[in-house]
Amino acid sequence: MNSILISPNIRHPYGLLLFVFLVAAGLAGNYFSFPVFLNIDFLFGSIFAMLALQYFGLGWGTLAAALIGSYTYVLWNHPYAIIILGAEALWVGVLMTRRRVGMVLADTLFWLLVGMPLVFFFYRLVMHVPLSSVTFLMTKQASNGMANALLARLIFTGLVLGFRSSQTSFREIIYNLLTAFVVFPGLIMLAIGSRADFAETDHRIRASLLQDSARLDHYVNTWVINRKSAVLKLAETAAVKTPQQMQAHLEQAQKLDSNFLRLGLMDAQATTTAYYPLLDELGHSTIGKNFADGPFIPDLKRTLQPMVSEAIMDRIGIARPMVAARAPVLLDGKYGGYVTGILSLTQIREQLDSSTVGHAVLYTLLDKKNQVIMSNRSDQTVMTPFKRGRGQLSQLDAGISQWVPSVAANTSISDRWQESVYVAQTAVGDLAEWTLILEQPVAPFQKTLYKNYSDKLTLLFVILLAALILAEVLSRQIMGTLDVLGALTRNLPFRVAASDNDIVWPETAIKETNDLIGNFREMSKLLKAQFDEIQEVNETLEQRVADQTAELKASELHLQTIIENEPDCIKIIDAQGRLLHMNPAGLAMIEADALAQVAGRPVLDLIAPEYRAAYWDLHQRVLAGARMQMQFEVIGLKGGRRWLETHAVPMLDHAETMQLAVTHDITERKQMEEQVRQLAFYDPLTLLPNRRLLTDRLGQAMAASKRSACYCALMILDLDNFKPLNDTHGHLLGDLLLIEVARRLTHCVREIDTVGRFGGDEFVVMLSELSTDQALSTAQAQAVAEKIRSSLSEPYLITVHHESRSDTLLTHYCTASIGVVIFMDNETPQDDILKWADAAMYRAKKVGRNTVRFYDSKA
Ligand SMILES: Nc1nc2c(ncn2[C@@H]2O[C@H](COP(=O)(O)OP(=O)(O)OP(=O)(O)O)[C@@H](O)[C@H]2O)c(=O)[nH]1
Repeated sequence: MNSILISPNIRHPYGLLLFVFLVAAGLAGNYFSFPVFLNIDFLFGSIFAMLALQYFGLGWGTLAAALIGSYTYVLWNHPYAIIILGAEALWVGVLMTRRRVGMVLADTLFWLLVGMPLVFFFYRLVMHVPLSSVTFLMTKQASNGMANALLARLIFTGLVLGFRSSQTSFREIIYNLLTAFVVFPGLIMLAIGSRADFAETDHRIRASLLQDSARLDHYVNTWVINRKSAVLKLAETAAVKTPQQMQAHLEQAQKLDSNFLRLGLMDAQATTTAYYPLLDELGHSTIGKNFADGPFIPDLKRTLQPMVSEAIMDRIGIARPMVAARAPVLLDGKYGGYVTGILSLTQIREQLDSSTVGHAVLYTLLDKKNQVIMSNRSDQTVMTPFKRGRGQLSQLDAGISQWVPSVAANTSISDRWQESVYVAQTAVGDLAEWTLILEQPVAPFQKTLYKNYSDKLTLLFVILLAALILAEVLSRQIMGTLDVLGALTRNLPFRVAASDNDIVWPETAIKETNDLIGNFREMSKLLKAQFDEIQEVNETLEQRVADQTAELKASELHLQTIIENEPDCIKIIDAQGRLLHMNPAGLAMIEADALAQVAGRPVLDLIAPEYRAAYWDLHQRVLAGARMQMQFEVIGLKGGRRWLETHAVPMLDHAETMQLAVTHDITERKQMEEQVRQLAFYDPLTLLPNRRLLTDRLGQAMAASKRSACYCALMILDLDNFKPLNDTHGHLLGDLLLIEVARRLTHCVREIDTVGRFGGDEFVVMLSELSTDQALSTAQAQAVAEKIRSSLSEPYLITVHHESRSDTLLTHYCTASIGVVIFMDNETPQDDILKWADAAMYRAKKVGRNTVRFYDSKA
């Protein structure tokens, strides 16, 4: 079987509830059984045990079976059903899960190999049930169990197919259906038939018993009446005959009726006057014996009617029950003695024996005191009260009752029924007031019925096995090829791809399967062709990919070489701002020897603090997709500062955006620019602002003075008699003096003031933000000018270098003429201010040099 469907579902939310339900249903299934006959029932509990097995698996299934089996413990007082049902669930579960055998086959095997031997063991060896009953019980329980398993499987697979939650095998469906078509009709017919048979047997037993009873009643009654008439006739004769004459009558009467053992005539005093035989068994004379103590005599005298005595044991000869028929002798209508006939009951016994011998009927004849007169029951003693033992007698219908003996608690039902008897009890014997009990034991009928149904069930069992074999053959025929086809077509594409069309396709006589195989064959051919084609394309593609990979590798190598040798820095920075890659040129810029020194470090660490915020902004914009450019300074690992210009673009790598930057070292350019700036605005000798810068600063000072309303001052200084120094000691010495002048000037003024050189020996000093008061400002300017004049007039110590001899120290005296102009706001043109200062300076020259003169517009 391919599909077994046995799963542990107990942890399912409603698993436990379902389990309890199945156990309860199983118990109910045993309770509401289907009676077949003689209290033999078909039980349905194991259907639910098998459902539990399939739904909950081996352990829970076995537990459910044992619980369901416990009901029969209550029912029959023995635990065998628990054992058998539990073993059935265990066996079936193991075969289903470990050997993948279908449930019905597994259950059939169980009953053949385990179940029936177990029934035999328990019922025959432990409970000593008769073999015929055991055979019947074995076949009944096996059929019952298998039918239940089949029903459970049909219900389960029906539910599975209905829910479409899983699959079940076609082979098992064939198995189950074939089996079901054999088992269920067979069992139903058997059950119906058996009940009819039982009813008929029951009817036959009762009818036969009633018939026997009527016939024997009649016989016994007639027998008693005949004997009574014979004695009455002798008593009438005795009334008119002498005892001697009666002796002959008695002898003749005895000869005519062998039932009479003895016949006698008693006189009114109960003394024998005539008797046959004359001698008893001991040889004593029977004449003259007195029976006046007979308890029946008062009755005879009172009723004057013939009577039959109670049974008594024969006092003469062999002790056997006998009765006496008595009739009074009437002399003139009065009691004058009696005739007694001692009757042997042998004829009645023979009649009862012969009437009952054929069908094992038990008879018992009781006297009016319910003492056993005769019986063919071995458990009854003559002349003792009739006793049946403990049991229950229930009336069935007119004249028939049933006796069921009380038996030990664990006696099987079949045993109870075997012990039971049908009873017909009637009053017989006329005057004798006897009771005839006829009893028909059920056992022989039960045996016949059991034999009959054992045979039928065995036949059903054999048919079932034949059906299973047929199912196996059929499903092999149909499904075998499909199974092979299933195995062959498993991973068919791979097989086709791996082999060179060497799949051996099965052949079958079934057309549909053959068509299917043909289709698969065609499909595999087509697949093979397509695989070959794909293979070819693949190979071409692989070659192309290999070529392109080689090309790519070469191109990557080129790129690598370019990057490695690129004089600019090429670097990659991840989204978090960490340096991932940098080429050697870049590493040199940050004074690193190897990438390992900086890889993974935040790039901001390398950037000069004042540029970090701007650089981070650039990084974020680049990540957002912008192409950016920026100039900034880095601080190398060894502390060196460099100016860099970076061009950054976003780069997508494995869904992460990063920054790819090409960075150029612009340190030299920046230095050049600085130099140019110096040249444009500063005097190269003294490094003081030149005329252009000074003019610019003058403009700024004028604007500021307008805002602050403070006065400014502009001084123009020209060195006195500078030319001779040049002429005497050369320009180089003159230059040194000019540098010293510049230094002294710078020292004389505040930070905010400007000192510049206009060229030659002419310097400019601009004082800003003096005071809002003109006089005060003039005084301040005067003081600064004086300070400058005084500072410049200090001697200059100049080291003179000689080529041929050692340096000499030259002391030079030099003064300056200073022209000062005070101004405020920017209404006055710059040129005028300069002109006025120049004019003032000339006036200072004119008045003798080394002096300070303020511009005077009137002068
Ligand atoms: N060493 C040197 N000399 C310069 C430089 N520029 C101008 N000179 C000289 O400075 C001198 C300026 O001379 P003047 O100002 O005309 O003459 P002076 O000797 O200072 O006389 P007074 O100004 O009238 O007192 C000239 O001899 C120039 O050649 C310079 O950059 N270096």
